[in-house]
Amino acid sequence: MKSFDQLFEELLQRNEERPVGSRSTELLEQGVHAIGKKIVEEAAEVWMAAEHESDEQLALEASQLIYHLQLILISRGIPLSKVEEKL
Ligand SMILES: N=c1c2ncn([C@@H]3O[C@H](COP(=O)(O)OP(=O)(O)OP(=O)(O)O)[C@@H](O)[C@H]3O)c2ncn1[C@@H]1O[C@H](COP(=O)(O)O)[C@@H](O)[C@H]1O
Repeated sequence: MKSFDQLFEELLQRNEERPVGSRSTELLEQGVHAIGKKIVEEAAEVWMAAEHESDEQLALEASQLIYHLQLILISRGIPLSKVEEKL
């Protein structure tokens, strides 16, 4: 289990270190276009889970959307504080 902020920190580290075998390394190397496509896919899965699936499945899909959202921010070099300014 980890918090939103802890995941962001971990992904920043993946971006710096680019370890082999990391899903985040793979996506960061593919770039914004590939990550953006995953966001659209995960957003649709969140919607479908909210309409038709269990609370557990919805939570899982939401975590995957959050993961990809964080990754696209990192790929563009946008700090979390910049998003928090808009909340
Ligand atoms: N939170 C996540 C996370 N959520 C989702 N995913 C990835 O997103 C995929 C979910 O998308 P899909 O269901 O579409 O799976 P898929 O069909 O295999 O995806 P595609 O290959 O088709 O794109 C999962 O299989 C993971 O690969 C994640 N990958 C990593 N993390 C966390 O990110 C951190 C760094 O992970 P690594 O970069 O892998 O070391 C760790 O804390 C991980 O727990």
